[in-house]
Amino acid sequence: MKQPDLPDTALVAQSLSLFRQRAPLIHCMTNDVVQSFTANVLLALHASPAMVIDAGEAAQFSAIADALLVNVGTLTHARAEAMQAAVQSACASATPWTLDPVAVGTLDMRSAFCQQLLALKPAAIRGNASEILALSLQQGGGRGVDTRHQAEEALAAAQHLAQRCQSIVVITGEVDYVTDGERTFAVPGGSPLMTRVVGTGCALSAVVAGFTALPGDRLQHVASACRVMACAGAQAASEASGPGSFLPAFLDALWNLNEEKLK
Ligand SMILES: Nc1ncnc2c1ncn2[C@@H]1O[C@H](COP(=O)(O)OP(=O)(O)O)[C@@H](O)[C@H]1O
Ligand SMILES: Cc1ncsc1CCOP(=O)(O)O
Ligand SMILES: [Mg+2]
Repeated sequence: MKQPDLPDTALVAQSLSLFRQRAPLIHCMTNDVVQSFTANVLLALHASPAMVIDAGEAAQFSAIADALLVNVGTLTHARAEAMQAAVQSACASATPWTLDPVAVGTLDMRSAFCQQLLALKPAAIRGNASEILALSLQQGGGRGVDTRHQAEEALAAAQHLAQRCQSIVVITGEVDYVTDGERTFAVPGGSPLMTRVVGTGCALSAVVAGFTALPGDRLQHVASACRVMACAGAQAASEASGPGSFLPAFLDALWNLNEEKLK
């Protein structure tokens, strides 16, 4: 297997600049825990988040939005129905959609639902290592919403999943891996403090959704999304004294990120 590439800094800066210029409208169907943090992360990057969740409205909105995020973190039967309607409408309107399979493998309803959604070909899938393993192998799972595995352990499963769904698959961890099943990027950086506040993974999935809406090389754009979050995470951790001060520092770091800082 070919060694993963590191994303080129100039190309990451180009993706970020295009993202800020385009300011994508991102339809977020996400969990109850991370709504506000997700919206703030997207706003700090100049995007426009909108959390539309009623089945009828969600189907209408995903056709208008630039990208759709489906995150099953606090799934209910009613939400699954609304998400299904939104994804169907997104597919009919060529709106790219991204799946965050929170805690898949651990719980039966969301595991079955995510398998069902995969047939509707997400543009991207972003999860931690246990989630990507469980989604790909249809068994196993993490410790609730947390991973039990290292990202490297899920790489072959991610490549397989990417080929099966013709999607881009992101495994996050100490190093993030981004693959379309053929090419793979490795994105180092970030900070362990990112796992000590809730929602960095979920917010990254929303950012990934936004980057899938950009024209050009989608794999490169998604790797750029990971690099942007990792850089901001490292910068914020260097200034913070713990999870509390990390959060505002992270939003500021996203806001102030530029090519110089990406190096
Ligand atoms: N040990 C680590 N060192 C650096 N960054 C990390 C580490 N673990 C996770 N991250 C970063 O934290 C963010 C959330 O990833 P992760 O914790 O894997 O997702 P989730 O919250 O869905 O479990 C990602 O940007 C990832 O790169
Ligand atoms: C704690 C929790 N419980 C259900 S969803 C959720 C948030 C998970 O956020 P992340 O996957 O970004 O850590
Ligand atoms: Mg998660």
